[in-house]
Amino acid sequence: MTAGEKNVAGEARRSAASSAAASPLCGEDCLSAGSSRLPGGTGVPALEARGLTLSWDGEHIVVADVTVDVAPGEVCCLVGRSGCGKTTILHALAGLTTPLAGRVLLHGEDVTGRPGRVSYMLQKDLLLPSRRIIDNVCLPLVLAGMGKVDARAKAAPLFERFGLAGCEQKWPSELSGGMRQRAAFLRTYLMGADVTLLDEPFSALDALTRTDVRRWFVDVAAELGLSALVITHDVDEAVSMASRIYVLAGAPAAGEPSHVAGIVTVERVASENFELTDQYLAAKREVMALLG
Ligand SMILES: Nc1ncnc2c1ncn2[C@@H]1O[C@H](COP(=O)(O)OP(=O)(O)OP(=O)(O)O)[C@@H](O)[C@H]1O
Repeated sequence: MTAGEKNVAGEARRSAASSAAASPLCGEDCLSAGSSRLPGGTGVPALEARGLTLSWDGEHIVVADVTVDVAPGEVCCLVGRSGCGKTTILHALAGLTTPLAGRVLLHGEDVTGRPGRVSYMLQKDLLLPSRRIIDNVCLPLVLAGMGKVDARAKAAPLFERFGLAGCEQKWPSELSGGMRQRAAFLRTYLMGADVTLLDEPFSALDALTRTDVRRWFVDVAAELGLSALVITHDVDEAVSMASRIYVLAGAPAAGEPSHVAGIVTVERVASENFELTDQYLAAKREVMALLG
């Protein structure tokens, strides 16, 4: 391998790891995994954080006794002000850090401190500028050892559902912000993990694109039966995407660890403009009151 190739490989690994914390990459049945993602009747949450207490230095507590669960096929949000500890929680849920107290469970299995069990998508799409969209999207499959031809054959049928038909051979710079985020989400989906964590996934997009992409995400998540936790400080992002919103409150920098101040259930009604409905505004008011 030449130095240049090593750089590209390294860049590729870093990019994939950031957008989807090393998850068990899908095998031959990856694209049929949708069936196992459909809402189940077992009553066991897809993702469960029980009584998480987290600290970066073992001394200062960032969040205390946080309990969150996401049912199979459900999209939930964790919303809180900047600095209240959302990313700290996300790292623990992804198994990248170990809590001072509490456990993280996936379908009832204790995965506390074990990375690689959930997919992970960040606000920045982190698409590699030097690779065509099809190859960016296929990255997790290729890094898992699948041949390029097989990986492309596996990813290609999903382009249409992800709103990317005709974009396979384009470069990331040729795509709009919304399309780039959809490509990043398709790449995350191809990691094949059961549960996806999304960190402010669409906040960086302009207002109109953001609304469209959020609506699209809600539809596609329901269709694929995705279990997802969206972490955000944007109340509109939370209300427009989630069926339940965990509201995190506190000021860890001032020595006041954050906690779950309340859980808001969003009554999702079929409407062209859900963002203008009474149900949407009622949920938004409730979240804002809990944020204080
Ligand atoms: N790597 C780190 N080492 C030490 N302290 C950290 C680290 N990352 C975050 N913190 C501290 O933990 C607290 C919570 O930070 P965190 O990034 O989890 O908040 P957040 O809610 O995600 O904020 P934002 O919405 O601005 O991203 C802050 O006081 C922050 O300074």
